[in-house]
Amino acid sequence: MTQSYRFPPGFHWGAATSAYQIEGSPLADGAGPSIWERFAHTPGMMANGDTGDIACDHYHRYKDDVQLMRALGLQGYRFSIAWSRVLPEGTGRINQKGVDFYSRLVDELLENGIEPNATLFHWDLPAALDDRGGWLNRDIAHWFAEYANVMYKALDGRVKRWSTLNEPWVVTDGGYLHGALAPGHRSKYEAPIAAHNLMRASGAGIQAYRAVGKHEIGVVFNIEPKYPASNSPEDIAATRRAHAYMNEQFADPALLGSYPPELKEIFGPAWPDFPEDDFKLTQQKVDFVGLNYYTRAVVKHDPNAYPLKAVPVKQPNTTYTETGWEVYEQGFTDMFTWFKQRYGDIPLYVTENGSAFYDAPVAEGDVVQDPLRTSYLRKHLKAMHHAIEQGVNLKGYYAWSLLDNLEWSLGFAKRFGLYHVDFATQKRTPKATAKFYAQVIETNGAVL
Ligand SMILES: OC[C@@H]1[C@@H](O)[C@H](O)[C@@H](O)c2nc(CNc3ccccc3)cn21
Repeated sequence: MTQSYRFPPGFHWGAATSAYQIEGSPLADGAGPSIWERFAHTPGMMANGDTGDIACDHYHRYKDDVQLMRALGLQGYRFSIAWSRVLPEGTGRINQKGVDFYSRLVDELLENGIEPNATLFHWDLPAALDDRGGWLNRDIAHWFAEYANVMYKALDGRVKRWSTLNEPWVVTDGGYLHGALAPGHRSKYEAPIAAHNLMRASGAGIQAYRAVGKHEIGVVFNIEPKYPASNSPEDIAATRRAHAYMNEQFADPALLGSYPPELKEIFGPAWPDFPEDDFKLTQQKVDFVGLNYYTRAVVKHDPNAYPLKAVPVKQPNTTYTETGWEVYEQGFTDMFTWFKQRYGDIPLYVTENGSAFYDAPVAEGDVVQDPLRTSYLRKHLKAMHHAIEQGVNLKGYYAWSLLDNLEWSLGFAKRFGLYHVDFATQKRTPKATAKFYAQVIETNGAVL
């Protein structure tokens, strides 16, 4: 009997983006600068000198982009809100024109039968708050709750699914430890403090929602399953450290109210003794958790690797994407199994999954042929279906990304979109993967 890949009735199919990567006009209509506005305009920080000044011009083209979503039959759209568009100084004065943009976007989605899924923070911290210490200042938990309340008041009721943070691991590893992302710090003393305050802020945002919210709120983590390069005790220990550092460092304080012991082992004296009371804030009941999956890592011990003493090992005879990530769909299934075993049967959404491959330009009206991206999507949707068959409480899937966009410091060259964007003309062109995904949605997976 052939395997059926039909998903449960009501499984939710969507696509995702983030504000700084697609909107453009970062300072329009009274918006304040974010740390990404500053970082992108710092020479040497961005590939090809690319910035989010225009990006996909979604700030002006959002109605047309909602029609692109409708053309795919999307049931949901995950977007993020630019904090400094609505609170130019991060706290205090509200920029109503900024709030109004998101209100218009939400209404446009609802009028087209698409469920809005709003992320409050997708890396673009207001620069004014970074000037006050940003994620290193414990007061940011209150600043974030203030911002969250402004948006709950403006959009709740129309927005039925909220996320506090997108991928706090990337913010701390990229922004505070290695410096490849905004705000570009390089300190193993700052990274744990920023990580902890991110989870305190997420907890404060969830607490604020419980006071006024009518629907659902959760938090989004990137998970990259780790596999030892050998059975040597050193490699197994290195894998354990790498797993705790990326996959447990943020979910544990949110869902267990503690940190894995490996973090003290990794950071040594740079790991603070956080007040026990803090975990009463970081640990809040969530309605769902969003998991972003792209790839796995095979890990070996390396005494010179800072600070993990662990490095990834490139795998032979397999496919890697343009961002250097191995195509490994078994890791998708493994991730769900691990998460349920460690944290219990929490409702889950895949809030990001996708791949960057080179896309050849096409003639007017054609479809961009992107077989590698379609293969990646097909393999991962099948792997996701296996997880559901194994009893994982998976409610929906958001493809990354609706549009080719600004891949942070990697610029516009790394293309994840279901739609190709010609950034010189802003023309959107569907890729073959978009057509395939539309069939998946129409058949609820039966076409896989
Ligand atoms: O890189 C693709 C996307 C990115 O465009 C999204 O804004 C972000 O949410 C996102 N997270 C990951 C997975 N995590 C990750 C791991 C290492 C470096 C950067 C991101 C991939 N992506």
